[in-house]
Amino acid sequence: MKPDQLERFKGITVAMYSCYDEQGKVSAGAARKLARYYATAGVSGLYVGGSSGEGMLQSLEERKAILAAVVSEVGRELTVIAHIGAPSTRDSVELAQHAELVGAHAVSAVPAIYYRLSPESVEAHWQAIIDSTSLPFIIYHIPQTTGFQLSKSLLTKMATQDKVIGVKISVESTFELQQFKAAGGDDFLVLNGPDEQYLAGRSIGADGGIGGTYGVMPELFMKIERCYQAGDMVEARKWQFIVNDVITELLSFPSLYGACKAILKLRGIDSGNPRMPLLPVAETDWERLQCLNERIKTYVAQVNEL
Ligand SMILES: CC(=O)N[C@H](C=O)[C@@H](O)[C@H](O)[C@H](O)CO
Ligand SMILES: CC(=O)C(=O)O
Repeated sequence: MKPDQLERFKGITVAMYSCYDEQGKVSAGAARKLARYYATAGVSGLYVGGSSGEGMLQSLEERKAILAAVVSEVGRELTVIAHIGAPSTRDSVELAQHAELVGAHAVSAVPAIYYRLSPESVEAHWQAIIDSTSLPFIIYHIPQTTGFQLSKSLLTKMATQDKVIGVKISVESTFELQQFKAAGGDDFLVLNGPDEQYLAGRSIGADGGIGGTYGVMPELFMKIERCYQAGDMVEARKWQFIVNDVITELLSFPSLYGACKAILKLRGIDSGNPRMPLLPVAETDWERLQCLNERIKTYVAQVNEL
């Protein structure tokens, strides 16, 4: 892909949360509202149906409905990346073809989950997805949940294809991130996964980031990015540390996504509870959550003032 076409995948891409109604059914209306909230905040893109989006906990029809709603709401303003990874290649291909049909800008997939797969299997799985559409493809490397260790040699091989434009790497080793960037080359995107290390990832070669906690504080991640681009590392670090305090608190709830979705609910963006086995916020935790939301709001106000 030409370098100027890669630009739209850089910057702050919010890994969107799941969107359900009160009965726990997928809600296109809630998806539109949440997507609009992020477009208004001014992020670069949305990553739909990934870990944060609970794609793995939904049926194919539900995943399609959410993606279609998001693309029709914000697809002309934001870059929409569809995570179409599923346990089977067949389902992943079906979702990828649907993503192309509704107008997503790229597809992305983890290795097929549950089975311990050989590199040959994962390669064939990804290849079938890549060949099934004309969309760009972004590898999703998250070994702590998939169990699959992506080698530099498989990454390098995949990256030679024009359609394979990048990798989202959720490994906490920034060294591995740097090695992937070196292997992929200048025109291959490396997108930072661990939100706690956004600045570290950027500093060592990431072109941008896709994250699950961006969704409750996109303004703060955009601030870090602006500081980084301006070369103000002291200020960038200050905001990364603030963000990390918030993330530490978010991770102290029984489910990160339950906490994030509850924070948005406090702001009037109701996307329902996460789906079991992910837990909602317990009654007894709401006060703590409210305090956290207030803290985030104070930080956002500070960023907006500057
Ligand atoms: C393991 C995992 O889910 N990583 C996410 C994405 O890569 C991150 O966005 C984390 O949710 C975030 O960094 C909080 O630890
Ligand atoms: C966390 C993340 O990037 C995802 O939802 O896949």
